[in-house]
Amino acid sequence: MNTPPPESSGSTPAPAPTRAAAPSPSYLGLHHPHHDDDIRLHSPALRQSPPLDERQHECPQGHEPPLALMLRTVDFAAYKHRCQRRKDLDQTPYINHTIAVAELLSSTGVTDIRVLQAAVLHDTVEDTHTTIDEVIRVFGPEVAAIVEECTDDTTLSGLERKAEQLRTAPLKSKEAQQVKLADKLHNLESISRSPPVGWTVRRVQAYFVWAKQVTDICAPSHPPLAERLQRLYETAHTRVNGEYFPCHPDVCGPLTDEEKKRVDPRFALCAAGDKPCPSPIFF
Ligand SMILES: Nc1nc2c(ncn2[C@@H]2O[C@H](COP(=O)(O)OP(=O)(O)O)[C@@H](OP(=O)(O)OP(=O)(O)O)[C@H]2O)c(=O)[nH]1
Repeated sequence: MNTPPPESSGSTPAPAPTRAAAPSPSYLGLHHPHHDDDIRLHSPALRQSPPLDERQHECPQGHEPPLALMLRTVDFAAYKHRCQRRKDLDQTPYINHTIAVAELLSSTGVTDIRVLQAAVLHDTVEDTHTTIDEVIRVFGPEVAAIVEECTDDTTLSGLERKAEQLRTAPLKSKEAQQVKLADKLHNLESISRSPPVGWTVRRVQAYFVWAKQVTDICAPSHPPLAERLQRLYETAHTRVNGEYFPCHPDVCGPLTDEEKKRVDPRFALCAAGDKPCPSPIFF
């Protein structure tokens, strides 16, 4: 027979055990399927399973069709990044970046769904309130491990983080290096199209030089993206007030007139002396 707990002895009945209130999504105060309390209701696979606190980090990946899993991953990341925008002139929704990173990988032959999921999730821990434990619970330890490898220590300064990325790049798994390559490629292509507002040519070039050092280390993990990056380093230019600058000052070759027309169709439509758009203009 069970002995009653000491609190319940005596005439006063012990208070009924209460479940600790789950932390509310404090950054918004809204309910969403990806709030821990609701997630079981959202996913058919999870609905069958015991509550989160009883599952102890179990996740349903093995039983979930890949397409459903991928959509659940995108939905999760879109919710987490929903208030964030990129730094470009258009203030593109942040989620566009993480979806594009996954697409760069899948369109160049990566079929490992854990890598594609990690690509979609790669900035959730670094840039939102998401924790690695949450990623483990919702998507499993393998995806979470890749996400963790792609997460910078945000207590460090920008410069320290850049040094840390260089130091740790060779130590990362092949899967994390693949995500890194696609992440950098998308950032660099974005910069060459439309750099973050306020970036000077010097800052664009500093980013390219540093990114190349990181991607050179990760290149063997996925040669198709490494080759695309190399082409970008050799050709990407940025134009400010009608003047062209190589994004990578050391490896970039001269820009031909044909390339000028290709990279900026507006330029081809201009007559001599026309200003294609108010300065500064980048592409
Ligand atoms: N190119 C580009 N980058 C944008 C944009 N919006 C946000 N970013 C993010 O800004 C960072 C690059 O700017 P930095 O100057 O190097 O970084 P910092 O502001 O955080 O110090 C990248 O993240 P990071 O974590 O610092 O570097 P990474 O590891 O993702 O490359 C990139 O993901 C955008 O519109 N274009």
